[in-house]
Amino acid sequence: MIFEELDIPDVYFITPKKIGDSRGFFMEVFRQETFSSQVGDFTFVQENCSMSVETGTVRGLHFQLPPRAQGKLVSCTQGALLDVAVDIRTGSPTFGQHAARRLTAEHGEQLWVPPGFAHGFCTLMPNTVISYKLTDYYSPAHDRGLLWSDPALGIDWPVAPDLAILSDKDKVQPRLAELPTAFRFGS
Ligand SMILES: Cc1cn([C@H]2C[C@H](O)[C@@H](COP(=O)(O)OP(=O)(O)O[C@H]3O[C@H](C)C(=O)[C@H](O)[C@H]3O)O2)c(=O)[nH]c1=O
Repeated sequence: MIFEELDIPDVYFITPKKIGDSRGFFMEVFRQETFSSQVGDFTFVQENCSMSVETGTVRGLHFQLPPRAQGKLVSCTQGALLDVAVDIRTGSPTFGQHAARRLTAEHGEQLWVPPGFAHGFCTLMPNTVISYKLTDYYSPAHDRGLLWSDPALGIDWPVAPDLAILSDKDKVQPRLAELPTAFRFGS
């Protein structure tokens, strides 16, 4: 398993070892001791998955406010997607910057999105399934969003804003400049 810390410190791109044989392949997807030593001592308490039928479906950018902020260990278990993490920690040297990586079911790559980041993705194939472990439980009262297509984020999405498939709430999320100061870097 290879851990690569990205240009935004604290965000990791993780590539599991894929062992092929005549039956197919085997991967160790997660090992707590390795994750704790490479990334940090996080505990996962919930796991989500969602399936999106159409290519060009965008879900996000979402986050939960403190004290219910969530770290997310994201993978793609069917199809392929572009996964994006945006640093929204006030005082962070990389505030407003993002990391984006292609995750595929074929290679099982993962993105670690720390607490204090907004997370979203765009599907690259039909019937794409995302699966992600979370370090805190879902709390609707703390669930917030950031406009995925905010030009200030400079994200090179693989779908045009007028063609993306979105939930109603994701069509009207606030822009980065409108976000309340919720996360403090280093906290
Ligand atoms: C997130 C979540 C949602 N729900 C319910 C709430 C709604 O009735 C339904 C769909 O929720 P939502 O439209 O927020 O789902 P997504 O648009 O896929 O959002 C998720 O996808 C982006 C990429 C994320 O990073 C977040 O984890 C999460 O917000 O599932 C739950 O019951 N539990 C949960 O943990």
